Amino acid sequence: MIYCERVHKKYGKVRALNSTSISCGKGEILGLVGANGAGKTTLFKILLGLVTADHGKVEISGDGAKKIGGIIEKPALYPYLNAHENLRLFAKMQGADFSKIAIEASLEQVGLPLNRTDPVRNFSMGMKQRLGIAVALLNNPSCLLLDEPFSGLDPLGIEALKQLIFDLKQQTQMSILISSHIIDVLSTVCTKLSIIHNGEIIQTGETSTILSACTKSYTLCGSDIKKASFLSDYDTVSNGDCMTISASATEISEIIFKLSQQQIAITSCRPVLDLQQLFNTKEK
Ligand SMILES: Nc1ncnc2c1ncn2[C@@H]1O[C@H](COP(=O)(O)OP(=O)(O)OP(=O)(O)O)[C@@H](O)[C@H]1O
Repeated sequence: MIYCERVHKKYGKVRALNSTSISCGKGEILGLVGANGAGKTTLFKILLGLVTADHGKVEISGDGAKKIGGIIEKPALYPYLNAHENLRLFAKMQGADFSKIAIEASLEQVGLPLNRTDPVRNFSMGMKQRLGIAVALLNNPSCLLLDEPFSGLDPLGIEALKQLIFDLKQQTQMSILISSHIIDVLSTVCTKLSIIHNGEIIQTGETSTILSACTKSYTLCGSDIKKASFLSDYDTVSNGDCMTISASATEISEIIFKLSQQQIAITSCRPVLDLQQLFNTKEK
């Protein structure tokens, strides 16, 4: 379990964290969402013991051989060593098993090929992220921290990493905390979200509850969508084959049903998030 309560941190006059509290239980994936400078990395550094909080309570617990592993900002790897050599070196530093079989099992766990023997500097960003996760998983931690793990990945890389995170959760029941400023990606991976703004957690809850509270419109796409005359009853904005419709979740379900009755196919339906509302930055 990852738990922190009323954690404060200042760098000189800059207040990075202000009474920040989060909780991520066993088998849970918690997303920490915040804009640039919100305090995500500072919180991760405190959880990993790399930075000391000014005050507040931090608890990391579980049955793993080590309590916590993680990646901060980007995976710290030795670029001139290959994947096997990187894992062997990090394992040795942590006093973990570094037999050939254990190294290969680590590579397989994160979906990396066993036959790449060239230096890690040649690896794609997605492969480096996977190897970084393999390093973080050495010694079977109870908790895993991933700071912006999706940045720099293409859509296929994002899907593959999401699947890896799901698999880890299923196989190990570890507590996983992921930070990002891209809520779209986090919303499909995380069971719960905590929204951080200026070092303060301003909302925590089930992902679907948080997202539905700040969704006031949806974008529907389909080549025939403009033929649906009943949509003129709603506030809409058209863009090519897509139409953004101001509607609630219930209304949008009814709209999709009506479209299907009229044989109008929809190729996608995306919620449009009101980010100002999400980050609580609307003028009151
Ligand atoms: N070592 C440091 N010295 C001084 N100020 C710092 C230091 N590290 C972070 N800060 C400041 O603390 C605040 C929080 O930074 P932090 O890196 O935790 O935010 P973040 O949410 O991770 O941002 P980003 O998404 O841009 O990585 C920012 O105002 C940042 O400038």
